[in-house]
Amino acid sequence: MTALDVSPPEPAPQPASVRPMALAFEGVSHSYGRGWAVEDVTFSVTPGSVVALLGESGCGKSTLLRIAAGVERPVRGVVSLGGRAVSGDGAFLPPEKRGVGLMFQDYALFPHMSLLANVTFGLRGRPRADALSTARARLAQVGLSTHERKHPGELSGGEQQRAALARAVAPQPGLLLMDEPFSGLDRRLRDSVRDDTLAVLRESGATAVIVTHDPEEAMRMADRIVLMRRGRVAQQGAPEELYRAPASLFAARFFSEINEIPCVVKNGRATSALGDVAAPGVEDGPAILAIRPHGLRIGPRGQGAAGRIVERRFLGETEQATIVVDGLDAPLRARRPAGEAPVPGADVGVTLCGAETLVFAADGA
Ligand SMILES: Nc1ncnc2c1ncn2[C@@H]1O[C@H](COP(=O)(O)OP(=O)(O)OP(=O)(O)O)[C@@H](O)[C@H]1O
Repeated sequence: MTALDVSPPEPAPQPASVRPMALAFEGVSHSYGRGWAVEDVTFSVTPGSVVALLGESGCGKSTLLRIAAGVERPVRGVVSLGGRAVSGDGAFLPPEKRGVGLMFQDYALFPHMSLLANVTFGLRGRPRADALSTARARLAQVGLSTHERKHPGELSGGEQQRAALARAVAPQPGLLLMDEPFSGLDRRLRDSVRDDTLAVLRESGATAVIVTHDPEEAMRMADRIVLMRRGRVAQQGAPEELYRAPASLFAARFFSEINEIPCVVKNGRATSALGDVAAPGVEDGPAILAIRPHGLRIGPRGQGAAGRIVERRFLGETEQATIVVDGLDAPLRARRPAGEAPVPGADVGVTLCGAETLVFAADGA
């Protein structure tokens, strides 16, 4: 080997170093003319964290994102970035001055430009050589170096999404706002692109807000979830907190399929056709027992409530059994590992697993 053969390798692209920005909404309400699209919304996002705005269609998620970006001015309340009011309180900072990156569901790549030109576009104002090397480093980070000359139309959906991500992080925004960024991808691709996106976000250090209607996506990506309902915050907290301790029947239903059966609460215990469970903090009187499908145990007849399997569905790793239980109007759905659910027609006994059972007052609270 000669000295010429040991030339140093090309320097690896350095991750963008950003100053992550805090975002805060305080009593924010907005209307497009008829009723409130968002009402009295308060939450904050700590620098460097990933927050999911989660909720069903029309609950106001995109409106909040547009307000954070500055493309919509809230009717009431204050939005702060990095501790400084940027909307409300007599302040308004225009979108281009907020230092915020945007990524929307249609990727918004310029179709007539190459990938390199797309990513360089957000770096206008920087010296050309610096802009090019930064853009190339970001394309390398999302695995698209060899595609830099291609136009968006020559890329797959997943590649376009990654190009949009490279473009959004290239200017090193302190806050990245993403509106349903994975909704155009099929399920299998979505999982891998989501993981890649999270890795890029963590590496860049930017604070991120991701709008989604998919609870699994929110749990998979976010440090905290803000669950919205009809323009208001229904609950906020760590993913596990929302899943394990939903504050309402609405939140419980949002995170998993549940069986709802009537029960009666007395002195902190709920009694139902399937047995008793603890119901701390729930007022005495009629209430609702919410049981996740894997919280139902199926045993031999004689153990627990008497039931009969009426259907069994193969779901891959699990099976779903539908059970008619004596004394209950609606059939129950139980999940078991594949191969463990009894066959249709089998007489069984059904009991509860307390950890997967929640008790709510009759009004769902
Ligand atoms: N430009 C607009 N003009 C009038 N009404 C609007 C406008 N944008 C949104 N809305 C209304 O405001 C409410 C909140 O809409 P928003 O888009 O914020 O909800 P979303 O939760 O993001 O819904 P999706 O998941 O379907 O995108 C809805 O009732 C919607 O119809």
